[in-house]
Amino acid sequence: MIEAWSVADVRAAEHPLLAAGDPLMERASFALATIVARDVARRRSVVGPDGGRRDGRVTGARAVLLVGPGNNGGDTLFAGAHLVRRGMGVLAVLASEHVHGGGLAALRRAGGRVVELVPESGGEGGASRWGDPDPATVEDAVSRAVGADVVLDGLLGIGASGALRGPAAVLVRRLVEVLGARTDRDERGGDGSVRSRPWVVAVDVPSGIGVDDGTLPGTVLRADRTVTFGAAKPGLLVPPAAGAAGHGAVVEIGLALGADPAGPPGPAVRRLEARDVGRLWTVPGPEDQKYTRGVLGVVAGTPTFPGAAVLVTSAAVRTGPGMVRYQGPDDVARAVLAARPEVVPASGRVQAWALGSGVPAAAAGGAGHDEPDPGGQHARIRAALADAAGDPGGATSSGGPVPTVVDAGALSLLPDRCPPWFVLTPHAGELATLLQGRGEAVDRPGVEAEPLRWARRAHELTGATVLLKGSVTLVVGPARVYAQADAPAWLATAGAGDVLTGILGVVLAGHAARAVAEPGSVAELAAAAALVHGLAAERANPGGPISALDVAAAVPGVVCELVAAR
Ligand SMILES: NC(=O)C1=CN([C@@H]2O[C@H](COP(=O)(O)OP(=O)(O)OC[C@H]3O[C@@H](n4cnc5c(N)ncnc54)[C@H](OP(=O)(O)O)[C@@H]3O)[C@@H](O)[C@H]2O)[C@@H](O)CC1
Ligand SMILES: [K+]
Repeated sequence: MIEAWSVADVRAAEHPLLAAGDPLMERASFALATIVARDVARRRSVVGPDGGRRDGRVTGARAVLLVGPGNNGGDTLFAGAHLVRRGMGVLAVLASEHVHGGGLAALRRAGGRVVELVPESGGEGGASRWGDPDPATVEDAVSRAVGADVVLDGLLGIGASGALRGPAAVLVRRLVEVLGARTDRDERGGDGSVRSRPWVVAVDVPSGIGVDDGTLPGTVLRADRTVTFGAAKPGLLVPPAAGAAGHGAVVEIGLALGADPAGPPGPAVRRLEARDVGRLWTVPGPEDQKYTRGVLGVVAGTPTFPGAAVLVTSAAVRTGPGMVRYQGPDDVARAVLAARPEVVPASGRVQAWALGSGVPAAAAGGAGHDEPDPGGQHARIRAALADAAGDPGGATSSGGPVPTVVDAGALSLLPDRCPPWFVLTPHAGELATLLQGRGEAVDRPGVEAEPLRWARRAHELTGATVLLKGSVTLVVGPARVYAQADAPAWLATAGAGDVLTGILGVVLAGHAARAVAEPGSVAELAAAAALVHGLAAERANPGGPISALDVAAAVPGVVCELVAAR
């Protein structure tokens, strides 16, 4: 599992170490330089006499450091000094009036060069306040950076507030403009090494991201790699900022995060990895039979949208429940049975529900409003929701309370307050509609700009666990946030969400009692389902187009691997 800690928690953990004179910056900058050198060597890899590729030489490679006012710039300058000692040509571009004095002195001692960023018209006789003969305009700095092998973004770290300001902001905007027009494919050297585009390494975080909330308040230089110190930060996992972080590397510097019982209750954001999920899977034993293994009840699809019912039930059957029951109009049930004869088209006890996929939303006005009910599905969903919440007046006798996936049209049928074992699975547009219905002034772009904030808000307002679908899927439940980035971009295809509904429904059915008794566990189960969904998409056709049904078909193989590895 990757654990991301808030800025306040990281600062609190570093405090006693700094007070005891622990050389945190030395550790951080040495590790940063080691990773940068390794990346540069790989990037300059060449074809050897045997035809295989081998790491290239670090000596002679060029690094440009973008240096801001704080300790983030200090880390970068000290790392620059290490890189000089490894034989690299290092140029620091100072983008602030003040920079870390010790770091600057170390870089100079090692033989690194330093220029100070000045306005285009600046220079003022060619002398800068750092006593270096070379002031550099933004265009100078950009052309040095673009021509380098590696750029270290050390403008701002966890001390950032808001969008980058001043000369650093101008520099980054211009650099992003110029680099945006280039790709690795533009040009390779005769030996096969990449020449045209520098490798960008963000120091601790890409400068100017919302470190705690994952927002992008201004232009940010997109990194190929982020080397982060002590622990990951929420903004490295949460979109949209997570998209600027590239490959991650967490450098251990001795912070005792999570060790203090009086300290913070846990990381701000978590990300499950494949090895975490196998242990969550309910594996049947010899004493199990279909009713003990978990029965999932599905209300999905309408005569107009029967495909969703087929997709939810297909994915559910493939995920390994004891049984899947389907409730819906006869012609939809026939389509479901034609695809999956294992499905039982009758009501009865269930351990979890999957509701609403392929069912249109009820007209505004909510439950009880006199809208036409497509195929009677709204009535079935309302009954199941009441049953799942544990309402004794519920019209079905399926054995609630039980955990429930609330998707698509079912989101419009929710009561004002839900139990945390309801997992709402909106995409950004559906979340905006749900929030608007509860008095929040936010639209889809607003949700996309601050998905963590709005998923949290939806959790607060409804009480339910919220799984916000996207290229990074966020899950917010009681005291837990997960950010899963397992799915290939190819998964953005019609029906993919229905498949997730089926997988998640079965995961919940396998842990029904725990989900109700320990609401904090629901978010983890939902994150696990998102991970399996993403891995199944990757397995369905690595690197190429995938259909939703192909994803469902790939689930058994993924589950098998996860369980075998536990
Ligand atoms: N945690 C750890 O254990 C370790 C942490 N380490 C390192 O320390 C880093 C944190 O250092 P830091 O506290 O000095 O903050 P950092 O981000 O460098 O800059 C703050 C400065 O930027 C300014 N500023 C703020 N916003 C701005 C904006 N939008 N645009 C422009 N300027 C802005 C702000 O000005 P102010 O807001 O105060 O006016 C202030 O001057 C951390 O990320 C990691 O790299 C490691 O050394 C090892 C151990
Ligand atoms: K940075």
